[in-house]
Order: sequence, then structure tokens, then C-alpha cells
Amino acid sequence: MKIAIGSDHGGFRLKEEIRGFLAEEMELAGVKPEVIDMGTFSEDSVDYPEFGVKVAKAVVDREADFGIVVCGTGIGISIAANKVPGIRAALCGDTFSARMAREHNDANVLALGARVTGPGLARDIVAAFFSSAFAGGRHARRVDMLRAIEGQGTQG
Ligand SMILES: O=C[C@H](O)[C@H](O)[C@H](O)COP(=O)(O)O
Repeated sequence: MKIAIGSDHGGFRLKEEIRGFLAEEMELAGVKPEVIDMGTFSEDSVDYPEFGVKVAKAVVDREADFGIVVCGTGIGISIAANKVPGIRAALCGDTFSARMAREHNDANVLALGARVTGPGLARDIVAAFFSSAFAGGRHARRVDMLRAIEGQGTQG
């Protein structure tokens, strides 16, 4: 499974930590990940929309199966990712939300706030997200409605 990951300067350190533990956590879920790091690559100040969109485009262009985006709060970068049609980015600060984001919303991007969520909890959130699967059924109808709002029909 390919995972695109990106952050601004506020999320840089947590992005680096996630890169470190992602393989370990996902292999526990029986998945071998390939991580595509889309930056940023230092703590120098940058603008979160650039990195949210880079990760989102990698997902809709199918260069990656999922994305992870990180900024200070996770808010700005998740808003940016969600501007790209086909993206369902979920800002998660707890493991229940991470599981529901996959099971109910078929989220394809996980957003985290590095100034809100510590690395230990972030690790558990990542594990919960990637060990959960879309439940379909009534939720598929609702996700189709989200796609319709984008004017994309049922594709994407
Ligand atoms: O939603 C936006 C993010 O939290 C950014 O990481 C934050 O706004 C960056 O703030 P600053 O430029 O003060 O580090």
C-alpha cells in the first residue's frame, strides 16, 4: 500500500515520527506500506495549502492509496486537501474518530494536528485508521452523496 505524507513546518516533526513508525504499525495490520514523502523537509516556515494539495493530488491521481497530512492544528491542511475533488480528509484527534473515518466516511486522507496531538496518540490514531475498512451499506449511499456534491457522479 502506498501512502503519501506531507506537512507544513508545524507538522514537520510529527511527520518525521510518523515516517518512522508507519511501517511497524501497518505491518501489525498485515500491510506493507511504501511511504511517499511530499515535504516539507525542514522546520522552515512554509504554507500548508501547498502540502495538503500535493498529498491530495497524489491520492486522486492514484500515485498513492491514502494520504496523511499534518500541520499545527490539522485544520488548515485538511481544508486544503478537501478542496481537491475525490478527497475525503478526516482530521482525527482520537482513535474512535480514526476508525469511524474509515468505516463510515471512507476517508482517504488522515489529518493530524501536531500542536494538539502528541506522538503517542498520533501513533495509535494512525494504527486505528489503517487497520479499519469502509463498511459500505448505508454509508456507501452517503459517500456517493458526497461525490455528487463534487459533481463527480460516483467516480473518484
Ligand atoms: O491550520 C494551520 C496550521 O495549524 C498551521 O500549521 C499554522 O497556522 C502555522 O502557524 P505559524 O506560521 O504561526 O507557525
